[in-house]
Amino acid sequence: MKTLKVALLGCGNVGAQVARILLEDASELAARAGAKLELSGIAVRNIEAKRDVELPRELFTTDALALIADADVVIELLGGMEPAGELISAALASGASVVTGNKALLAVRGAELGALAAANGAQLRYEAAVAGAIPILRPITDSLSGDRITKVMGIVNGTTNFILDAMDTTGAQFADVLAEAQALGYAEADPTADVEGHDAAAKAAILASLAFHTDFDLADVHCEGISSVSAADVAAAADAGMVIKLLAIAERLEAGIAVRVHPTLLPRKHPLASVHGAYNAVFVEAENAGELMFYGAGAGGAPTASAIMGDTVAIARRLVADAPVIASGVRGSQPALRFDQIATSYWISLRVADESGVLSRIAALFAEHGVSIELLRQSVVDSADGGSALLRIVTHKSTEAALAATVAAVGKLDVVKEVTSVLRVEGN
Ligand SMILES: NC(=O)c1ccc[n+]([C@@H]2O[C@H](COP(=O)([O-])OP(=O)(O)OC[C@H]3O[C@@H](n4cnc5c(N)ncnc54)[C@H](O)[C@@H]3O)[C@@H](O)[C@H]2O)c1
Ligand SMILES: N[C@@H](CCO)C(=O)O
Ligand code: NA
Repeated sequence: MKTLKVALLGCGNVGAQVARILLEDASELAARAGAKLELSGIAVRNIEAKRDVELPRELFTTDALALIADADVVIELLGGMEPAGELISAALASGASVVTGNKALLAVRGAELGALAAANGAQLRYEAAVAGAIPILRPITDSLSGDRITKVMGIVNGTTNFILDAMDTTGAQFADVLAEAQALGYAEADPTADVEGHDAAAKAAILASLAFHTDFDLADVHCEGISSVSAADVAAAADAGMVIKLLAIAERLEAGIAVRVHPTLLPRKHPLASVHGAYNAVFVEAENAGELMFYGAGAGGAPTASAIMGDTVAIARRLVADAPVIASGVRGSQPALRFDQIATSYWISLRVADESGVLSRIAALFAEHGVSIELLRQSVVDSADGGSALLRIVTHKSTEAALAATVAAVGKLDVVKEVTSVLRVEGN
């Protein structure tokens, strides 16, 4: 199997997680990529600095250019315009492919770097740059390449969504919530790029370029932040059944493409209105597909590293002739569980005789089968029926086998008139 040398530039929040995944999951990544992904080195400013992840010291270097010169794939996670731009250019010029999450750089120099990649037969991928872990750029460029996108509308900045959501739920003022977000580590010490919409505008330029097959840069994006949104605005929106979200919007109008970022009123029933906290989501409208929504973590070390790794595997698969056609495994390599081995939580409804000792007999049967009860509620007493009580039991996770045996045993009790329903519960 071919080995590809992967050079990592930067070992901060995201870089440290990328290094960890490359080392921990090496054999699985090789199987998916069709090539070994060898972490050839990590360029840092200070080799002795303390990091989130313990990594072999010999991987570290302060000579990024030497590392790049020897690499097949370069992962840039320094952030900022320089030296990131210069190092990415050097990598692409040498024919190495590049993965980056650097939206600030791409929103200004994306077209130029894309052209440099094309001229050198290199790939430039940047799924992490927009909405972190959420796969959105590849769905737009690959999955929807046979359709015509008409509008992209996203919550692409977690900090501002956290602030607006907290204002909506608590009624607090912007400045108070910002201070809280900073204390919790959601907002940066200098929150300007997030709060004034600049981060979202960079992502809007990238989304618009890919969705509409045209190069847009930051200067094409109208940008307003959320610092002037007041508690009164949020309350008035709530009164009208609306919520205020900072949206990045790119849409095809008759005369051209409009790209903008601003606080926007959304009806509460819109799917984007249900995106809470620091989560991100992107809503896409396409002529044939209709409406689609992509939702998940827009930031964080490991989530963002997931997107970086996906791009790295995608690059490797195009670099090796014998890459697997689909990135899935071999049948039998993971056991397929029988249904009775699955553990889940259940909601069981019973109609029982309304007399003393019934609850304890039923509870004893659950205990005997090792099924733990989370909630038991006697909801309705039906006197027309000789005294029936309706019981609702919600269980902790247990196996289908244990549940089936419990329900069978409970159903046989003389005091149980009927097992009305057994439903499985997810997401509680
Ligand atoms: N953190 C996230 O959730 C997130 C999400 C999406 C995209 N991104 C992007 O990923 C990139 C990295 O983000 P991060 O959160 O890991 O940032 P970070 O600040 O935690 O890490 C960057 C690291 O690069 C180092 N560095 C800077 N200049 C350097 C140089 N010249 N030589 C060597 N090392 C240098 C810094 O010391 C730091 O350790 C940025 O472009 C960011 O926009 C981050
Ligand atoms: N500052 C960004 C990080 C991810 O780009 C946010 O709040 O979403
Ligand atoms: Na993404």
